[in-house]
Amino acid sequence: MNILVINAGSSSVKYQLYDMETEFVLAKGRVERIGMDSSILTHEVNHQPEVREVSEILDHTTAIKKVLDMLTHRKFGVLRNIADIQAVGHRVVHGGETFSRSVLVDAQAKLEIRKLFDLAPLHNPAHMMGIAAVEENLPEVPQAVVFDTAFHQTMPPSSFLYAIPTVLYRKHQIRRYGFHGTSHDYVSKKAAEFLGRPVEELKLVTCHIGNGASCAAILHGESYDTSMGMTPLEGLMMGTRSGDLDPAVVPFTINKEDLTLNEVNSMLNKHSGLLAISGVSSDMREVVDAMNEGHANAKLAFEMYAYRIRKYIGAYVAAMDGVDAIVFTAGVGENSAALRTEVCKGLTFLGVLLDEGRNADRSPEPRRITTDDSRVSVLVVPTNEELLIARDTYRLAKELNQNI
Ligand SMILES: Nc1ncnc2c1ncn2[C@@H]1O[C@H](COP(=O)(O)OP(=O)(O)O)[C@@H](O)[C@H]1O
Ligand SMILES: CC(=O)OP(=O)(O)O
Ligand SMILES: [Mg+2]
Repeated sequence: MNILVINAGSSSVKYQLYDMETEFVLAKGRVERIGMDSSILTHEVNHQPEVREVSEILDHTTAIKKVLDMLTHRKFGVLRNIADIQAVGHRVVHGGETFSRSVLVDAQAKLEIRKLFDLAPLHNPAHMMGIAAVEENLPEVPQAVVFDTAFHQTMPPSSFLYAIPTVLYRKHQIRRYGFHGTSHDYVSKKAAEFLGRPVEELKLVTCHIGNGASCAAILHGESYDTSMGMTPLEGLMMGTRSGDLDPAVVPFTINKEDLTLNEVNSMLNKHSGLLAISGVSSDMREVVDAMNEGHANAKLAFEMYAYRIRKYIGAYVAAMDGVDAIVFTAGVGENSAALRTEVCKGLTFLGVLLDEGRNADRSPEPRRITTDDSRVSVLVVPTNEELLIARDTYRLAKELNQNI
């Protein structure tokens, strides 16, 4: 069965096509700058990128049509016909309290995702556009939705409630949800496999450090706490997001700077984090390069970024009364040995002994970066959110086929 996985953002669509019998990625790519004057489609087969500039992809329907054209292209395609796609799986960032697992798309699911627009205004409307675009281009094909929030639905109220009047939770579901759940779920199971122990016996802290970043306390295989909250703004310092701050900063800034609420919201989401502190970039590679060239604010940004991760690790070790392993994943977590060193240098009290040789290794497989006699293991486990989305979609599509 061929499954197309789609991660639709506000101005982009990322895709991967899987042959599920072998879990082989037949093709992958992305369309960027949707709705702008020069949209770009990058398509890759067998690690051979094919960049095509296509002007004027005005909406998600057209973007997905272009992706389907590419997948069936005479030269660059991997399918004879779009009918060779048997199911489509979508990443959906916010599933609220409604979805604690992946589901097939039907009228009810669409209604519920729409109800969550308020809680994820940057993400959920784009996902719905992706779903509608697939319906239009592939009307017969079953679609599934896989939620970033689902894995964190096991958090107890002591982790997910804010200490504000509970009427706000009851009336508006104002609470912490957590994100990157597909990734925390995937890497915690992979880490258990690597350690050769059942995940149900383990206490893990997983650190998904990408553009967006979050830590999670995974107690006996379930999410017990995580650093993102009602939206993906809470918690760690990120590429452009502030992470934790005193909520009083918001009204204070509005008054002092004569800004609107929307402007402050945009400042916290898009103009803060690494970008604001370094003054160089939101991209960790560029921040590290600048730091190595002696840029003082890049160094400060790098140290703050690592310090916040270390504080969350400490908090989650306390929350679980111990830890067996700490796991790094995602763009920065998998690729930046310097960041891992900076985080771990304050964890010697836990018995973390980093092996710098292992830390510098760049193997794409799960691996240990601590010494053999380190009391707590630190692992690097490459994440694969798309594969989990494809697997859930495959399972749901097979169940559907059995029922008709
Ligand atoms: N070699 C590297 N060293 C440091 N950071 C890296 C490296 N490679 C990638 N990154 C970081 O990974 C980030 C992207 O992470 P990723 O998990 O792909 O994010 P997202 O899925 O949110 O787009 C980039 O912003 C970049 O800073
Ligand atoms: C939820 C979230 O922050 O997603 P991303 O890391 O893809 O921005
Ligand atoms: Mg990501």
